[in-house]
Amino acid sequence: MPLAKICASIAAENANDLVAQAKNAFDLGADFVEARLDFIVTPEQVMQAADGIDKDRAVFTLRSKSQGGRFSGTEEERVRLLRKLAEKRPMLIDVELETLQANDNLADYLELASIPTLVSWHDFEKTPPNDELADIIMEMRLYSNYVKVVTTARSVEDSVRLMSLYESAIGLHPIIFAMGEAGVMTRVLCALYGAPYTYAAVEKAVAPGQLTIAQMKQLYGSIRSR
Ligand SMILES: O=C1C[C@@](O)(C(=O)O)C[C@@H](O)[C@@H]1O
Repeated sequence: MPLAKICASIAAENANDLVAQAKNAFDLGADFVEARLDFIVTPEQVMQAADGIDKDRAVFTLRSKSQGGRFSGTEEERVRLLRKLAEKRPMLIDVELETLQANDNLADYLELASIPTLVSWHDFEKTPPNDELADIIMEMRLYSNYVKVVTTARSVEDSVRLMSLYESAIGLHPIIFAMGEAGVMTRVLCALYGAPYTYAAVEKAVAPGQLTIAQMKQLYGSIRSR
C-alpha cells in the first residue's frame, strides 16, 4: 500500500491542454488530479475540460481571485459555473468556505444532491493562530466532512504548529498544510496525519512550495522501503 495518495494540480488555459496534462499526470503515477478550471479562459472550455477528464479521480476547482485563483468572470458567473460543474459529480468539488457562506442556493444544492464537496480556505501570507484556524474548521463542518485549510508558513515553527490542527478536524478528512519553502515539510507530513491526499505539481508548481509528483513518490517510496 502506498503511504500517501498524490493529487496533481493541473493548470492550463484551454480544455485540450488540461486534458492532456491530466493524462500525463496519471501516467506519472498521480492517484488523482485537481483540475484548476479557473485558469481556463471561457466557460465553454471549462465544461469541455470537465467532460474530458476522468471525473471519478478528479477534483474540480474554480478558484476565485480573492482566494488566490484566476477566474476572470463575475462572481455570479463563477457560482453558476460551479453549480454546473457540481452536476457532473466529480470525485470532489472544491468550494471556498466564503463562497458557501455567501451563496445559500449553491450550498443547499450541494447538500441536497449529496455532491462530495471539499470546503477550502487559504491564507497566502501567513499561518494564523491555531485557535483561529480551529474556528474556521468549525464553520466548515456545517457544509461538508471534507475540509482543506492551506496557510503560508513563514517559519518551521509555523509548520510544526499547523500540524497539531489535525486534532481539531477529526472525522473531516482534513487536508491541512502550508505553502512556501518553510511549509514543504507539511506537504509531505500531511499524509501521515491522515490527509486523504497531498497536492503535487506535474512539472511547474501551481502554488508556492509544491513538489513534483516524482519528488513526492521518491520521498514516500523511501519511507516505505525501510
Ligand atoms: O488548495 C490547493 C492547494 C494548493 O494551493 C497547493 O498549495 O498545493 C494548490 C491549489 O491548486 C489547490 O487548490
